[in-house]
Amino acid sequence: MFSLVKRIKEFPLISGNSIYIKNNINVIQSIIQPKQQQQQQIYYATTTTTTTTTPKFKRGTFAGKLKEKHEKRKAATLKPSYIKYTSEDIIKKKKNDPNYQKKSFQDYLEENPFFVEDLKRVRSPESLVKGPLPIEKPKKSIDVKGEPIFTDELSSENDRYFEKKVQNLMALQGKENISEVKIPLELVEQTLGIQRELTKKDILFANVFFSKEASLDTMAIKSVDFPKKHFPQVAFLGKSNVGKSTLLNSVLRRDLAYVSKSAGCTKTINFYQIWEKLYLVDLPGYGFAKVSKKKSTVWGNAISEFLLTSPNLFKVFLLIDSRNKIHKNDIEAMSLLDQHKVSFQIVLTKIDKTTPSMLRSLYGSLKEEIQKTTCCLPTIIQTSSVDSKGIDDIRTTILNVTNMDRDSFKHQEGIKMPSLNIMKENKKERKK
Ligand SMILES: Nc1nc2c(ncn2[C@@H]2O[C@H](COP(=O)(O)OP(=O)(O)OP(=O)(O)O)[C@@H](O)[C@H]2O)c(=O)[nH]1
Ligand SMILES: [Mg+2]
Repeated sequence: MFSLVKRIKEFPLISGNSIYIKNNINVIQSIIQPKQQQQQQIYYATTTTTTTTTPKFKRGTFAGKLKEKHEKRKAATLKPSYIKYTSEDIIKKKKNDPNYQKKSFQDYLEENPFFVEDLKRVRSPESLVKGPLPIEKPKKSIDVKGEPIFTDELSSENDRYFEKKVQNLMALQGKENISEVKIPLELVEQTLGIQRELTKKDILFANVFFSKEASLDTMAIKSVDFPKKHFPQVAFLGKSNVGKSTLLNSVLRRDLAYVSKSAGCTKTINFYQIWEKLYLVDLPGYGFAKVSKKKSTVWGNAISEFLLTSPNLFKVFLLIDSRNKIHKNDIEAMSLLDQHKVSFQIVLTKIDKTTPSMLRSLYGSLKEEIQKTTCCLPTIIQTSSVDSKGIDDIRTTILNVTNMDRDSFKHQEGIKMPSLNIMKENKKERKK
């Protein structure tokens, strides 16, 4: 498992991509791409940044106005969220290619930069705030005639997934001919493995996993204090007071880490072990005078050493307060992580306290910064510890990236899946 990380670090690739794909060696080979292709894909990816939640409208608006606003917004975002190309274009392109049956949809996209170019144009700033179009369940059942278009028995899982979704869209859009179906951008992102849909099972598994035994294992001030156990690590980084410790507590569904209203609460590098399988690492915030004033970089030496050289660090979540602008320290952090080929992802916190306009401007500047990097996953996760928004995304991302997938725990005692109803009841109890 750890050799995989080494490989990721050795290659200047989009290491973030590996997190949503099962970490087998084929996939790793497929994401090791020539530099030029990589740039293309990154550009594509960063311009299609998706959000996981839709900001709420302000309270106190009249219901009618609210509806009107919602409709307007829907109209504004529906159009740009669709790719100009219909599935017919894809079919044509595939069929013109003598080897088309052997190619996956992903190969196809990678070989067709024009497609990527178009993707760049279709995403407007409004749609960035709105987030991806949900792929709803079809209202009527679909009767797809003839042979599947893209896939056969030997097709990759991604292609079969894509075909199934296109069929659902046929029903939703009322099209009988598969070639008239418009394909939402989000589906392409998912097919590329940039963003996977969370299944109920994934969420359940993550809930069970993070309900297991967890404790503060090590508090480190210097690198000699770092734990010797080689569990995979996922770290929470960001300015003081953005909500790193709070997010960690939300993920673990209990108050393990100290949280405070004033900045500079966490002063040591805290390693929390979960079920003796992985570490979540809560870091002191940067931008807080006592911690970082005298240091040459945004963070202290021990933090640098941990973030930039730890062989077991699988991913860093870089937290940004969604009410603030991106800070120069955040930019410096992004650049440092990128230089050292550390896979990281932006997480917006306190989404319950922000407004769509604040988000829009933050997304604008984040998009620019993400574009400059190669190791930042383009998908931005929006979270709120108050109403648990985005916590499932964080949990499943952690499990994916550290290879703690459901299949590996199938036969393990104590990981029986509770029914959905039990989970709901637990949630209610926690709220009380
Ligand atoms: N409304 C709201 N408040 C939050 C959220 N997350 C954190 N907070 C509050 O933000 C404050 C700071 O949270 P911490 O988790 O201590 O922040 P931190 O990033 O760990 O700070 P340092 O340890 O100083 O670096 C606390 O008062 C939290 O209650 C959130 O999602 N929504
Ligand atoms: Mg803290």
